[in-house]
Amino acid sequence: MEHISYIALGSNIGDRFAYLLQAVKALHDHECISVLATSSVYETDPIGYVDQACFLNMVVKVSTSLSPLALLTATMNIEKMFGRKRKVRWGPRTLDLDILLYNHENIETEQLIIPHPRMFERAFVLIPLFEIDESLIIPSVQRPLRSYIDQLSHQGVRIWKSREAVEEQLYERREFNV
Ligand SMILES: Nc1ncnc2c1ncn2[C@@H]1O[C@H](COP(=O)(O)OP(=O)(O)OP(=O)(O)O)[C@@H](O)[C@H]1O
Ligand SMILES: Nc1nc2c(c(=O)[nH]1)N=C(CO)CN2
Repeated sequence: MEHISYIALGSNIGDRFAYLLQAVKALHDHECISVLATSSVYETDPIGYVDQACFLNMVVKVSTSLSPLALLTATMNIEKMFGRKRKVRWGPRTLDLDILLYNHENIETEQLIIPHPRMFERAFVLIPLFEIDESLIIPSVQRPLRSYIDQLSHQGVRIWKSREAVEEQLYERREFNV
């Protein structure tokens, strides 16, 4: 059975865009995951731990036959593949993948919380998510995503590469075939 999930990606070390593209490719290459849509790539001021470089952030929509926990394992393996090491909480990273939503499910286990608990205060997540699906309803509260977007300061979140340019680059590299 296929499930719909949204995954947020971020990078603020090294060739940030290359890390994002490679992560999207790695997701799509997984035999149980298909990337259905990508957002634009945004350059964003760091939140939480502010003494670090700007991030590139984006969101992808995927279809998957994996369970939520198996999807978490897949995203953590992709982070590891790109050499992610955690040093500072909310600190710099080559690649970060967060599972935002999984169908309309609410999940709360030790390893996995869905919807992602910090997504609602993060413009760098909600703006690209909204770009992919303007009519999304947040399952836990049955509230439209639009109402969060309207309340949010869009400051510190700038389009860095348009959605079309991102898709073009993925096609060009023959890494993507939606
Ligand atoms: N929805 C989720 N997506 C990804 N990881 C999650 C989720 N819910 C809980 N986790 C747990 O969070 C841990 C990852 O934390 P991580 O170090 O990436 O946090 P962070 O990226 O620094 O901060 P944040 O979670 O605020 O983005 C994983 O080990 C995972 O078990
Ligand atoms: N702008 C921005 N700030 C962050 C980010 C991120 O992806 N983008 N990720 C963090 C830890 O998950 C902490 N702060």
